[in-house]
Amino acid sequence: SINHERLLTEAARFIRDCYRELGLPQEQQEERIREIEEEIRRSGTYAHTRAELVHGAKMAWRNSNRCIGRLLWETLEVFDERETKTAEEAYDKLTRHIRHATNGGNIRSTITVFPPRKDGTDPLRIRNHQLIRYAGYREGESVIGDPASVGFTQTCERLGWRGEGTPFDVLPLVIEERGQEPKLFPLPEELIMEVQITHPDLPGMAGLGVRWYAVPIISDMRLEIGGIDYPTAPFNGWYMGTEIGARNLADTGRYDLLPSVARVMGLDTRSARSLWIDRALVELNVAVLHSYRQAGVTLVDHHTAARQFRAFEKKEQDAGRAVTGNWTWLIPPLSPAATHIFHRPYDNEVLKPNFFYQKD
Ligand code: HEM
Ligand SMILES: N/C(=N/c1cccc(CO[C@@H]2CCNC2)c1)c1cccs1
Repeated sequence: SINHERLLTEAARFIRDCYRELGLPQEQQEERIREIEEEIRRSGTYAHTRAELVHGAKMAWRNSNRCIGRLLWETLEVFDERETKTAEEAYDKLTRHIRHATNGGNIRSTITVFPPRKDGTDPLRIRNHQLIRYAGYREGESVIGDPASVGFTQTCERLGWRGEGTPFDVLPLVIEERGQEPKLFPLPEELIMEVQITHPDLPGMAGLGVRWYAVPIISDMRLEIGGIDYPTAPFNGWYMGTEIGARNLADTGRYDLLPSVARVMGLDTRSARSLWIDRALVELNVAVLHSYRQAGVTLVDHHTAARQFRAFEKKEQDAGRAVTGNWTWLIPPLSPAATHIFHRPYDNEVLKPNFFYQKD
């Protein structure tokens, strides 16, 4: 069928790229493509070998145009959990992922790959945006916690979850088995490493009682390799400080902390010309970098991350691959023009394997 033809085309392109990069001989590549052709003819799909899955996941990271952290794409650790059947089994793999990735603060970039889509349906889905995230409770005009989580928090409450109502309640996992009701799995506290945000020179910062979690683990994107869709493949790296200090804690539509930081700094917030917003932003980001280092949790500042990305650009050039990127995402939200990224264009061609948003 036409779909089988399309799948074979995607598969053949992936096998050619993957086997060449792994230095495998031409005949082995051709024999593998014939094997896959046979499997698609017989069953309508095909299964990746362990080696194809591992390298395909690394290629997907390398092809993520919006990611500034791609220099380390080959260090990704891949857990092959494609045999997982139930939501309970998936929960166990997810707690193991969190423990392995956290590693006491010395964060390891990790991805866990669950079963692929089959006959157009997903055997398992994680409904969380990230495995670890804070709840958001709407109280009339205002929100307690993370406004970005208000919708998902309501979903969890409809499923029977009750949070403590603090601004930093860690949400439960919501795992859905094909065709069944989604199930709630609270995360044990001892599993979740967090960092208290303090400032080296502003004692008032600690008084804000602000914290953030150590490990960002994206759990709602689809991993596509050689025409096969993995709708559940949670992956983590470590944070770049600005994600926390210039967005999650600073956006007026998130924790909106800049007025509070300005107060702690004794700034005049009555006129924009005083640049109090900019001064508060810098000190909040100084606090984030200071706190994660003091807690021994891996974190990269946006200047170092930009330099590592520059090294990635060179490395790709040397490998004979044109670097692709999305400029609007690659520039950091704080001091963008102070990085080389701001001053050059990037080709936003979408290569595969890659990670994609999914409609639901
Ligand atoms: C190791 C440290 C890493 C750092 C510091 C890093 C940094 C970043 C940053 C700052 C963003 C933009 C996020 C935003 O603005 O909301 C991003 C996007 C992204 N990163 Fe990385 N990253 C790292 C590792 C990884 C890994 C291991 C993967 C996958 C295997 C990955 C895949 C992606 C993808 C797919 C996006 C785009 C997400 C979207 O479109 O919403 N990154 N990264
Ligand atoms: N540092 C990170 N940052 C992010 C990477 C991808 C996505 C996100 C969150 O994206 C949300 C959707 C658009 N902005 C917020 C954050 C990583 C998470 C997982 C691996 S590295």
